[in-house]
Amino acid sequence: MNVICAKNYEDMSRKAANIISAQIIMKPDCVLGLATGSSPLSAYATLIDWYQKGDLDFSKVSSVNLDEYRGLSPENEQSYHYFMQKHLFDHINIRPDHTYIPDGMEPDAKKACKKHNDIIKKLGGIDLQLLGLGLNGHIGFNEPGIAFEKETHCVDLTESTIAANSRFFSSMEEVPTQAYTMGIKSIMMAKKILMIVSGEKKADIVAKAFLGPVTPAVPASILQMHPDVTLVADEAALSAYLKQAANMEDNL
Ligand SMILES: N[C@@H]1[C@@H](O)[C@H](O)[C@@H](COP(=O)(O)O)O[C@@H]1O
Repeated sequence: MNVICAKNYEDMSRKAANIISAQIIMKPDCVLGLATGSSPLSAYATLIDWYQKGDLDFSKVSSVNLDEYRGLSPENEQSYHYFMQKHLFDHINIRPDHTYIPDGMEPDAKKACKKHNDIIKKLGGIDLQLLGLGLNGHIGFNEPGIAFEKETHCVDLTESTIAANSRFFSSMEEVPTQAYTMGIKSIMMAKKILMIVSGEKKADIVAKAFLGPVTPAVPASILQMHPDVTLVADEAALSAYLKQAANMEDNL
């Protein structure tokens, strides 16, 4: 695993945008796995800036998103469809029919998940999957306890995730309790993984995920088994990881 320490959120975002850009330049028809949340916001803004300056071309790129709330329509401002349009797709030349997000409005969970799995397969898999990290170690919406062998599936969100994501809604009650998410198996099948993390409140979970045991209790810990993972995190998010890694070396 490649661990890159960034100075702060902005520096992390620029570094992540550089890695995503390199993927697009090296393979213009690549398949990007995209994420939502606060973590990728500035990386997306940087990609938009480079596109507007003529440095990037998304015309052959396809994208698949990790997850979507069950029951939210693309017009709902809290949906991940809306997020992606607003923060990336509306500002770049990616083809609308080349962007895929699980269909939150499909009431038949099996159908919605199969459709997303089939799309990923039809595209030939994901070249670079971008990931944020949930406070409880979730990736996508794969909450603690999840089976590692799942592809896209429907999940019940934990109270801690509902509470963490309620900051985007007017009240806790408005946060959907379920989501469709790519599973750990789908994520692990991506050729490359780029995780971005910032802020002190994620320091403990970063250390647990990347230095602790690989366990479904910390879904992100499975990334230790992936052959091509890059973690770009700022100093605050890496503080516990670096301390623990140094202690482990001293004890050798
Ligand atoms: N489903 C998303 C995840 O994909 C995201 O990585 C996580 C962290 O979000 P943030 O980047 O806002 O901390 O939150 C949500 O639950």
